[in-house]
Amino acid sequence: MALNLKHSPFGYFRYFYDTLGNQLLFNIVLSVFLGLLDGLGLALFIPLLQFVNDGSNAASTNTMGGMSFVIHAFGWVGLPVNLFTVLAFMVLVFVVKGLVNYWLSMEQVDLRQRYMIALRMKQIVDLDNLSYQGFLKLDAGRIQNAVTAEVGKNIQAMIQFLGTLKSILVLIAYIVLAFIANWQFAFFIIAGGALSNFLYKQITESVKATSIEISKRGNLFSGFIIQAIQSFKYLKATNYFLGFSGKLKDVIDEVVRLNRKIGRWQSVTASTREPVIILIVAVVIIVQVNFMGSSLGSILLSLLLFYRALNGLVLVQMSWQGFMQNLGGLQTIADLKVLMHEEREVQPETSFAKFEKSIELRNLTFCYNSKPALSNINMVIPKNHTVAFIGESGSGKSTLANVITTLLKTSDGEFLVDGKNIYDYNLDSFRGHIGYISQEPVIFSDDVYNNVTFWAPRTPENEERFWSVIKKVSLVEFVDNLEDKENTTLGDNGILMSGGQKQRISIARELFKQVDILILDEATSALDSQTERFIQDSIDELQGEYTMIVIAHRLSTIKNADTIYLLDKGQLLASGNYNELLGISERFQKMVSLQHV
Ligand SMILES: Nc1ncnc2c1ncn2[C@@H]1O[C@H](COP(=O)(O)OP(=O)(O)OP(=O)(O)O)[C@@H](O)[C@H]1O
Repeated sequence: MALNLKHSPFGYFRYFYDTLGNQLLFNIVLSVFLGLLDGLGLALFIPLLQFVNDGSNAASTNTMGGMSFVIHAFGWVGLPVNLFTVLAFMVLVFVVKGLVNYWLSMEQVDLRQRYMIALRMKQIVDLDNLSYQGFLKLDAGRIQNAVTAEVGKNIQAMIQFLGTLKSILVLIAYIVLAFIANWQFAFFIIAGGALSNFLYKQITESVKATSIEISKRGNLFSGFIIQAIQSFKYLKATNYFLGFSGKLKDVIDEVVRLNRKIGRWQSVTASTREPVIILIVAVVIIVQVNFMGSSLGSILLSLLLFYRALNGLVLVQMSWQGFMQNLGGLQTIADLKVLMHEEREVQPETSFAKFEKSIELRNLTFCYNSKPALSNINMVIPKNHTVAFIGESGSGKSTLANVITTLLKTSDGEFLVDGKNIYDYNLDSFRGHIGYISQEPVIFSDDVYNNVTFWAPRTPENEERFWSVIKKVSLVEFVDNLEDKENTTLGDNGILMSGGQKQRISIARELFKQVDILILDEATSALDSQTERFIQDSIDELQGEYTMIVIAHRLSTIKNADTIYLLDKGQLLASGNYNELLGISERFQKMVSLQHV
């Protein structure tokens, strides 16, 4: 797909062609053929009118202008030109046209589906490739709007663009035939059409600008609504919701106003088009017949073709305006695509196979927007050791954990796993060895089994593994008491669970994944002390089995860690086990006495 959307008809064509390829060209060929068939069928009306007028059975060709070759063709294949043969040929032409039309419509249905799939798949791939650092820079509302509402607009834009293209090609076919029939008439009509088009250009520009404005408001609206949903409890409890709904209402009012504006312009276009066109035609016929001595027959044929062409022109303008109306969607998705492309994670091919010895950080520095959040960090975490990061809020604990998961890339220094630079490996394959448990448990709207196994097939081995991890996190009784056992739905539309139960489901998922490294980022801090103790016991049992990195504010949680790292303003202040640290760090002693551990 072209990365940048260029605002020109060719730019739009290129944008769609990159997705649809030669099927788009084939569509164009069919459209041209359709126009030619239609023009040919119409040309046969003239000899028919003559038959009716003369009552004769033989048609003269002089009233058809350049289109007389259609009648001559009867002679070339040895057919007499009479009412029967002309009518039969006309029926044949329109039957073929009907078939081509059907073919074209089916092709377009197929194109739409292919476009939608390509668009959706591309967005999924872009999201998958998006780096975490890039995600932090992007606005969640904007992403959500682009992958939901704007996709619909984008598809509409594609349909309207195809419609415009088809109408233009059919229009060209008619115009060529009209020129063949009577070129002077054709010339004047074209000039008149161009003049009227100039008048409507301003309207199209206004619709285009308004459409882009509407999409921007859509992003804003999605951003607000996501925040309102995410912070629903808080907003409700504090009666702040009212303030938020005021903001939403303002955006809605603005969108309504802009949509009205577009509607008004469209009504003006729709209602003035026809009278303007008829006026142009009438003027041209009077001039030609009275002052240029043209034959009315060829003007009539040219007019017939032009009548169709002008109808086509109306269709072109209508579908083009429809395209412009949805252009905002095209632009939003194209812009996001560019941003996502810039923020994508480029990863080497080499897969990380097995974690064997240690994780080592050497003089590691990490900056957010060139402001250091971690400076000169040195540490070695041997396999199956448990380490803890402690320190005041903002000291850099989560940032350090995010660097170890490779979600954030070091700005300076080295990050070695088993003595090798981790960035030489495919980072996704390394992340496959990591289990991450945060303060907010991740629960999907699906049953217990799928939540824990992440939709693993229900084979006897997987079921056995499922129950073994459920046992490890002490959830057997909980699952057994559910109405549908492991098939009970959790999450948004499922049963309500306590924070502790949710957290244990999250831990079970990581254990089922068979990871090597478990990162627990404030995993128990949202829980009451009794539940925390309970989960802490489960975690303690895992000690020695996994390489564990624990971030905690409560020091009781990390008492048994092999090494505790005390961070302060992004620097490593001290390290050692609990008792060692008590002996060497005044800051740690203070923290311990404050928490009465
Ligand atoms: N996305 C971000 N962009 C810019 N600065 C950030 C970002 N995330 C964190 N920081 C800054 O980096 C520093 C370290 O933050 P970090 O979240 O790692 O601290 P922490 O020790 O985990 O804090 P807490 O205990 O409150 O979770 C802080 O000064 C913070 O303001």
